[in-house]
Amino acid sequence: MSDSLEKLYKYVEDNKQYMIDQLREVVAIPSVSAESGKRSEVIRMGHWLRDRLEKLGAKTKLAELGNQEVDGKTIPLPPIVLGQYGSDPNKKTITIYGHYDVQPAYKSDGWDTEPFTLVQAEDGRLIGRGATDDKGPVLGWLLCLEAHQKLGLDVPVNLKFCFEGMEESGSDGLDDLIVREADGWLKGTDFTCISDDNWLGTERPCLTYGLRGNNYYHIEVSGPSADLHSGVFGGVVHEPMTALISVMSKLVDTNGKILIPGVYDQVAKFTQEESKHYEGLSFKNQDLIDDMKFDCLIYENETDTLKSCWRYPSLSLHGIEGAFYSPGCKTVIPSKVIGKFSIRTVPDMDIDTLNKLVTGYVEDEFKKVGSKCSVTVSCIHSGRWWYSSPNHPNFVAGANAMTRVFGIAPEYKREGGSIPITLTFEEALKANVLILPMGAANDSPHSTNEKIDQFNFLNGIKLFGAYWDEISKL
Ligand SMILES: C[C@H](N)C(=O)N[C@@H](Cc1c[nH]cn1)C(=O)O
Ligand SMILES: [Zn+2]
Ligand SMILES: [Zn+2]
Repeated sequence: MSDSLEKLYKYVEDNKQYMIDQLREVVAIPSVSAESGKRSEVIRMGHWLRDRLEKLGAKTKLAELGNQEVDGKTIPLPPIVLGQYGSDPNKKTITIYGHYDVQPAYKSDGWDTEPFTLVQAEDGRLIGRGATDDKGPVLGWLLCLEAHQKLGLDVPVNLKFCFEGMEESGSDGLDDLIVREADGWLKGTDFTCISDDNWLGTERPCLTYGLRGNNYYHIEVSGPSADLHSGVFGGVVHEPMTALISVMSKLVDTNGKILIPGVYDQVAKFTQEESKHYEGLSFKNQDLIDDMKFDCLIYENETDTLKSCWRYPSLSLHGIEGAFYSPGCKTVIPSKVIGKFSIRTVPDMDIDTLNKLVTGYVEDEFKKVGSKCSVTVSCIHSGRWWYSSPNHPNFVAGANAMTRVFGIAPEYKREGGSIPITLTFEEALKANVLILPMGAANDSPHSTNEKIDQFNFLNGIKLFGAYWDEISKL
């Protein structure tokens, strides 16, 4: 192992409590992009990162994106935090992307502890919203840079940072900014790296070479001008929610098959070559069952579960705005309801084609219901799928770095989730993107009791240093 990396590894071990306390500080900022009332916290988090980058001697810029209309209110979009450290023409340049917003979290959702107070559990879990998605990884890059500085080590690459605050809510404004900055702030990027992802299991590190996209839809069904008394109007009127539920029940069957005609026609055929990618993986169905503490898996064998998650589309129903969901027994007929669902997309699905299929189908199914209420279908946001080759030198550098830190070569996976901006980076910067996951499979991102293991967090920081070193040797 090189002398510099040995020093870095020792520094991380010697300073682990400091690094965990830094994670505590960022988890404590409830930067939830989906809740308009928390927008100032998202912005505070963006400023925290900008200040931190400046303290590390990076050049920074806050790219302001204007405003957003939410529930009739105009609120500012959080800025994209751009940073640049080093501009040595003899060094390779890596653009690092991450997001500083998080999913909503309330103790009442079922968390065992306060979601925005980091808990350092005896078993090594660091529990808190954003610990793994994506504050741990974002902070990890900065702590790696700081470690180099404290140790007086040369940073062997030039670094550019691009941190957004709207990833969990559609990445508003980011596509345009990357295209705009491709010849500006992000110019000269040789490689891009994203760590906003998790391993396939809990023991073996992995690299990710594919992501699903996501199209998010609303079906709005409107009826009378105000909610109605079900004793007076029940059986007398066409109810908006009855029509909506009828249509929503026709989108997907209970085994996950999408019922919208034409959707599967766009999906790339499964090849013999591809089948090799499913061999020898550490994944077990039982891991998911243990994670969920419940067995509701559709498929009996591992390959079918992974294929369904990685290379086929899925449609999930998320909720109904305007529906009564509190405890107790309110007897109202809601006057307007909005059904929410999303479709995870895969190669070779096309967003516009999918939107046409969805809209046409929902409108046809609504007609069949024969309701006098009205319906509007809209695609609220869409993010593209991404599929790459794990043989690119950027991936080889990532694999070598993982082998150096963990003593075992990584496995290769695709991801059922989405990082909508990945393909834009690849296209606009004309540079390969590596997804270098930090957290373990059972971290519960987006769920209750989200955590990152101390092992993954600290070794992730070492991994970032080893990756810079590997890139510098290309
Ligand atoms: C994989 C990544 N950590 C993630 O959780 N991405 C989100 C992004 C998203 C997509 N649509 C809305 N948000 C996800 O996959 O849900
Ligand atoms: Zn994320
Ligand atoms: Zn997320």
